[in-house]
Amino acid sequence: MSSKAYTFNTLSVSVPKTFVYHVELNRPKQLNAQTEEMWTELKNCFEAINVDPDCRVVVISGNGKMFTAGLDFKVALENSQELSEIEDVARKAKFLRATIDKGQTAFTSMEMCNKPVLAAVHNACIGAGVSLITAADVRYCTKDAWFQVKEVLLGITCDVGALQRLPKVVGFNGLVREICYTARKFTAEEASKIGLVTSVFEDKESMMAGVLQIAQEIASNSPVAVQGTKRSLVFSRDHSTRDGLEHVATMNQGMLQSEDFITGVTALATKQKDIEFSKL
Ligand SMILES: CCC/C=C/C=C/C(=O)SCCNC(=O)CCNC(=O)[C@H](O)C(C)(C)COP(=O)(O)OP(=O)(O)OC[C@H]1O[C@@H](n2cnc3c(N)ncnc32)[C@H](O)[C@@H]1OP(=O)(O)O
Repeated sequence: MSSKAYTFNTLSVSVPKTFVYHVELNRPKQLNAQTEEMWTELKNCFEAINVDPDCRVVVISGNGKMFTAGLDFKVALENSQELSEIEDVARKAKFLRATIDKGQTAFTSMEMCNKPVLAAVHNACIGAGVSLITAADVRYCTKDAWFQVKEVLLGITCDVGALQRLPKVVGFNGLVREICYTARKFTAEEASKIGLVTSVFEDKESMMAGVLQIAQEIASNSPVAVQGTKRSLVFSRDHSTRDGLEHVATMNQGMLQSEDFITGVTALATKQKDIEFSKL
């Protein structure tokens, strides 16, 4: 890992296992509340990871007491002050749009990153936190975790991803609407029942150990195939089956010429275990 590319004020990045990067939201005193700086750093971080051959899987978690308290309200208040100093409606709108775009881009960069992203949530995951985790590939949490799509309580139509992605994770059903309209808190148990999280762990320590083990398993597979699988899943979610099949066929007419295919098939034929794939 080039430490320069991964030096941030609001994030901490480490390499706990070969090919596995750990990105931590790192504003523990503010309960990992999200600022525009954090959003810009998330974008820069995931863009760097996307092209980094030493990373095949990412685990994202929160440092300190909880995963994230959502939007930093101090920053929101400062923004309101700045907004009140602008007179013209178009210029006010342009100012607000820049902030919304930053939040959207941060989480979309996780989805666009070819490396699978595993979100590990402990304690609270509020507001923009739910938007963040729905842009991840898989979500895990601790028994004490709770979730809240809180925006309506603040007079905000959530605009950084949860309304678009949450229904695609758990289904376009009445429960999603109830959660988003009421802003009620829901527990790890309910999150598991509706399919928002894949597994619930006893505590943060066992969650991190379990999630890192899953990450390691993913990292041991062909990076060509894993990254192609992510692209195909993300593309197919947003397109027709026909378009998804066309997309994967076009991708694989190139990728099946990769050495990874020969390595994988040869290992299968010769019953070879613990195969290693080259960096991509
Ligand atoms: C264009 C923008 C689009 C994005 C929109 C996004 C919207 C959202 O995310 S809506 C959700 C906003 N977040 C919240 O409403 C959560 C507010 N916080 C809380 O309810 C509580 O703090 C919480 C339940 C998370 C934890 O309670 P606890 O008693 O354990 O801790 P506290 O004493 O309340 O907080 C400890 C210190 O953290 C600071 N803090 C907490 N939340 C935020 C926050 N969202 N932003 C900034 N700072 C936060 C809190 O002020 C305390 O600091 P200090 O007083 O200096 O000790």
